[in-house]
Amino acid sequence: MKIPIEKQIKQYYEKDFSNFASNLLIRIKVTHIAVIFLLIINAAFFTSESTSIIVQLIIAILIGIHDYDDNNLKKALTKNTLQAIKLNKVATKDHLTQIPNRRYFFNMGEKAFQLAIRDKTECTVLFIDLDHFKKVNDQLGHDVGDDVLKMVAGALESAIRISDILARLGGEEFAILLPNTDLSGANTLSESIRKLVEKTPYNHQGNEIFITVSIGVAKRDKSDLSLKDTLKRADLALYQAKYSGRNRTMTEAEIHSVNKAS
Ligand SMILES: Nc1nc2c(ncn2[C@@H]2O[C@H](COP(=O)(O)OP(=O)(O)OP(=O)(O)O)[C@@H](O)[C@H]2O)c(=O)[nH]1
Repeated sequence: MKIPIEKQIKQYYEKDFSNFASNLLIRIKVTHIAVIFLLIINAAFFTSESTSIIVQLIIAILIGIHDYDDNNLKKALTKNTLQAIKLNKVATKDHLTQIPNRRYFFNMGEKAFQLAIRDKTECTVLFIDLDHFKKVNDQLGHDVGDDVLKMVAGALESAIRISDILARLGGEEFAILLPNTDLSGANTLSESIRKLVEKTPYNHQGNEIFITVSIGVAKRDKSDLSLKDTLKRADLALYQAKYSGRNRTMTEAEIHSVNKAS
């Protein structure tokens, strides 16, 4: 019987918990005490943002020195813990495009989303769908379709910031969560992605195949309780983008103005 991957990871952690805990204890050395000390000082005395950044930089350097002294972080981790990390990576990566998958999006994305609610910061979602992708499959074959998906995933990856959360949700659908980004910023990124895909042809046996994407954009609303709520509105905006002719970005604000006008 095949054990689901998440169960395997859980089992690894349960089986190896004592090992994992002792590794953690080994790593509590003088530098960590210094880090904790600095953290307390940081929290107790410094309120200005610049001071906080400086203290955090010092902490990062100390942690870096500590890990360097350890020679290799991997040495501090057991074989099983490393295997668990590897399994976790497999479980959160899309096998075809090698970008994060749906599970990762809803896991990490939800965390970022809840953080945005707590900090009352803006956060937006892009829902991206390839246009007429069925034709690519039907006319050129599934393997070419797969290559096109990889190419688009690469383009999306190249366009975003490290703090953005990109994933292939399934089929020819992708999503990106943009923390600390308002609707206008998300619209700008969306358009640059759309144009990048549009002007990057896929080379098939010497012939250039041009692909386009439609993108729906929505921002976190005060009433949204989870990422799924915002994503749902991005999906509605995407539907409008398709309906209005494809190869375009549609923000939820534009849908409202379209609805009002009609
Ligand atoms: N090659 C390949 N095709 C896939 C994969 N996943 C889904 N598809 C195909 O994606 C196509 C999606 O077709 P539709 O949902 O009709 O969408 P579309 O043709 O892009 O049309 P619009 O979205 O309306 O522009 C189907 O032909 C699926 O078989 C995959 O992993 N690889």
